[in-house]
Amino acid sequence: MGSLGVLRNTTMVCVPLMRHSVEQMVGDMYQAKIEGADLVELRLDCLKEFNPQRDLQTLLRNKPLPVAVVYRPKWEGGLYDGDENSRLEALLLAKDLGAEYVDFELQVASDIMEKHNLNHRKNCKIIVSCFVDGITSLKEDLSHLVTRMQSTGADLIKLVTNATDITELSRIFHLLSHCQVPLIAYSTGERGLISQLLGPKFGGVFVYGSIEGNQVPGLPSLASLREAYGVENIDADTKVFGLISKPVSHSKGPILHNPTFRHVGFNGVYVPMFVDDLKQFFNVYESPDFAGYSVGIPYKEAVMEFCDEVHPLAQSIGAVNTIVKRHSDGKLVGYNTDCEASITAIEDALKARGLVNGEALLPSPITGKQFVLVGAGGAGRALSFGAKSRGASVTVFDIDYERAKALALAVSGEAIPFEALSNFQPEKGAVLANATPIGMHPNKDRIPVSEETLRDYSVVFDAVYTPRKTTLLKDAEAAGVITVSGVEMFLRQAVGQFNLFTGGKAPEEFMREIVLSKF
Ligand SMILES: O=C1C[C@@](O)(C(=O)O)C[C@@H](O)[C@@H]1O
Repeated sequence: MGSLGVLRNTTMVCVPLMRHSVEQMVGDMYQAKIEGADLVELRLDCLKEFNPQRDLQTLLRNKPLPVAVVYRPKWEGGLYDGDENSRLEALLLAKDLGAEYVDFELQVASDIMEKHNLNHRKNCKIIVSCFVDGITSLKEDLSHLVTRMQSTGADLIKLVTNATDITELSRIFHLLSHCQVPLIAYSTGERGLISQLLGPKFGGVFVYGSIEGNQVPGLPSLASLREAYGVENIDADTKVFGLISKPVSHSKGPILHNPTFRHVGFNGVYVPMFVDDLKQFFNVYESPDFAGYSVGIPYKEAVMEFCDEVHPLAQSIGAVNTIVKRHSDGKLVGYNTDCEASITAIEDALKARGLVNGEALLPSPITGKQFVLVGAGGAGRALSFGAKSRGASVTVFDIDYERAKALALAVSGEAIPFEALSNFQPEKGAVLANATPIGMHPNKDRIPVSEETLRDYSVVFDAVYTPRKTTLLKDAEAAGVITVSGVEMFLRQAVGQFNLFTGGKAPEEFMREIVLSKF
């Protein structure tokens, strides 16, 4: 792997090393360099049997990259619980031995800076850090806290929080854009991930990533920072797009949309957004920087009420999977790209097998067929409206029978109680479409219907795309049935989204290549 290249922003990519032995840490430093990191963070508190004189010499003499030395005490969330003076002495020693950055916690920073005259040192920069356990419960104003950290004489300030909601991150973005001193600020956990990924946009000094084979929980890999997110290309003008979903980490959207943006020279970044509360989310992220969204589980229907306008197709389906913030007036406009994506994926698979629906030259290979849909949520609604538009008759199953009935009514189909699904006998040549998360990673082994009935269908489609070949598709294939993977729908809906996000024409072949090679 090569270097991350010349950063368009000033953000540096840092790898925290939390190994137990000095040898492993040295090895990881080299690995980090190979993978393109700009610096590493040495977490001394993770070392077992740490001998400051001996080990710091070894670490700092062998460093292939600049280092930030951290010796985190238990009282600040680290592992060290020994004598405080020994801890601080080790940090001072690291400074004398040539560490480029040394990290002192806010609680001790002023004293130590004054006592050791650290304001006047040469090569080593002082990071003053603070962990905030819950931004919202913080008694002090965040900017006041930053001012306090700044007044210690720090060269860099590091503020880490554990966001419990994505909306809290907007305060971090605000701080990053307004702070007078170089600031590292991010939130941990799945809900905090975008504070890392968007750091370069708002002026964050470091973005943290982990090296291959030594994944630090909650941190993106260096490879994904570079290949998926392209952090080196993000700047203040970068438009932010994201997948609003819960859960969200399963999505392959980032590895498809980001390289495609770069391929056509569009200055955008696409990130996973773990959203708990749609209303709060849209209230907080109203700036034009947040330019558009994909919408995933479980929000495709609920999100409609937050759109200022909804495209007629999405309106009739009752589900939105794409939102664009219109340039001219900032209004949120909702669309549905799932519908055509899923139906054309099924149609094309049938056409490719020569199944053109008899001699009658009907408009679609599914015209007149029974379309058995499992799952009446957002994706299911899109599928059934698509099926209806092609003249198929829709049979709906959902664990929520009322929901199934409502959808059946909307597409002039029939709803059948879920319990009947395992013994359900479809019409000859019927289409089976799974639009539930059954079979999705990590519950990969489950299928929504009984295996014995699979051979009765002419084609089986699964909207789940992680894994690419679900158990349902494997079983259907084994039963000799044509299968259509959710990956095909995923690709097609993303093509539609790309067009809406950028106002341009998606490079479909390029996107297909990514899907074939990376999914
Ligand atoms: O259903 C899906 C999948 C998706 O939610 C994802 O997981 O990336 C993205 C949505 O746009 C799409 O409609």
